[in-house]
Amino acid sequence: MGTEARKTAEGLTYLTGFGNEHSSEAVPGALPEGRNSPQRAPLGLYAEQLSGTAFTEPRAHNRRSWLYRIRPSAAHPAFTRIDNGAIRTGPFTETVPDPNRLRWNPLPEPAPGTDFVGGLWTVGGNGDATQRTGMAVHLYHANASMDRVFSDADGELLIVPEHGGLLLHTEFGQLAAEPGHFALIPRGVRFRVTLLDETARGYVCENYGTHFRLPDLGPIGANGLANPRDFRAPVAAYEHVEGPVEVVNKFCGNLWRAEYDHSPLDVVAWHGNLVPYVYDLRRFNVIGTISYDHPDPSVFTVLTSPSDTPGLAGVDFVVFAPRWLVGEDTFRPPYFHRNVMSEYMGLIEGAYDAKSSGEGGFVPGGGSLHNMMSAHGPDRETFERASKAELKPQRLDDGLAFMFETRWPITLAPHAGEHLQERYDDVWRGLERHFRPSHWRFRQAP
Ligand SMILES: O=C(O)Cc1cc(O)ccc1O
Ligand SMILES: [Fe+2]
Repeated sequence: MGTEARKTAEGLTYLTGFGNEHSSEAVPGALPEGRNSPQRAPLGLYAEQLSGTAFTEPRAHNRRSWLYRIRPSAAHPAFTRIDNGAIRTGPFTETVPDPNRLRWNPLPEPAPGTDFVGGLWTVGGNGDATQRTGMAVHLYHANASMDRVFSDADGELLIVPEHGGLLLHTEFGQLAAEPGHFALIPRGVRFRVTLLDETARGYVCENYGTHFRLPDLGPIGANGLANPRDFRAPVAAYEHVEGPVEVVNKFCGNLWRAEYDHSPLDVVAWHGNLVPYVYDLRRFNVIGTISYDHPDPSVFTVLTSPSDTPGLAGVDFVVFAPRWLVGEDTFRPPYFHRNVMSEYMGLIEGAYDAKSSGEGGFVPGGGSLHNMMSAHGPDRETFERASKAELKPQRLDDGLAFMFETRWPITLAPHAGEHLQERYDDVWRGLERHFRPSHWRFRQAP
């Protein structure tokens, strides 16, 4: 599968930079000069603005693009409801929020003919898509390319492939996302997914809140973490398809379809700062201790979606990328902790340094949820090994894990009890008591 598509993916060119004012035309002269909406747009195209923020939001956060297309997006018939499959949306009210530590095995093989949208399986989420706050965690497992087009009015989609490459045909042009990359599709942008391998599996954070942005760097300085120049946006590329095209629209939690008489991926030129993009997580500049103690994982933030409280993210996207561990007199893996934030973790490849990765462990394609205040940290084996290890400089390069960390608890979708590991709590069983003070009788609380 996908030989032609893989050639295309390998030959793609990109525009670089995060949040830039990009412009691109697939046909010379398609972009109007000096204005956005001339009386007649060049080449008989229709001019259309796509807003990602309210018109009046501060300039530093304002996102919009102008699209010059064969037909305006308005030219479509009515949408009608279709089955939501295994997709759920906030508010999540079908289960009660669960304080237990939870861990899942990877999704099983999908039924033949399952495309990216059909393969979406919601784990859970929070907030309310109609209020534009909160997020959802989805998995996908697909074995067919889409011959329909999808858009999500409820949130931007941060797609993290774990197995199999994706070629994303978007209104703005084409992007390739392989395992180790992530792709971001802005709210409402239409796209179609071609598989580059037999099957494709991965994770999605659907962000109902404010756009993901680069975190402030504070004392780190002007450079570091995810560097803006490593974000890649597509160049304009359009398809000119006349004939029935199914377009699926996720709107306030439900899927709706309409049969267009043309492809909506018909943008010949565009300019603006609201764009889809891809980023290679291996480019992440990892900051960590060069003296002692394990830093909080906020230093591994790739992107953040701020909430209305400064410093308190609706959702952060955090990566645990290859790095050196050199901390002196330090317990080097993640410490035991209870976090006011809720943590969903996934594994893209290899192993994670706090957990065993064998069968029934934390494995690629699996996931874990440690909701707010749930006690977690290294499993017993990791604790025993790391608290006795000889502390010489150690390269951690056999894994790529990530976390969606959110200020609100994640409530599960009704089907998310499937594929759960039953005895996850046992990873912390048998952590022995080592505290044996000789005078304990005199110090004990009454
Ligand atoms: O729970 C986890 O593994 C994620 C995590 C990693 C880390 O290095 C510190 C805190 C934390 O929550
Ligand atoms: Fe944690």
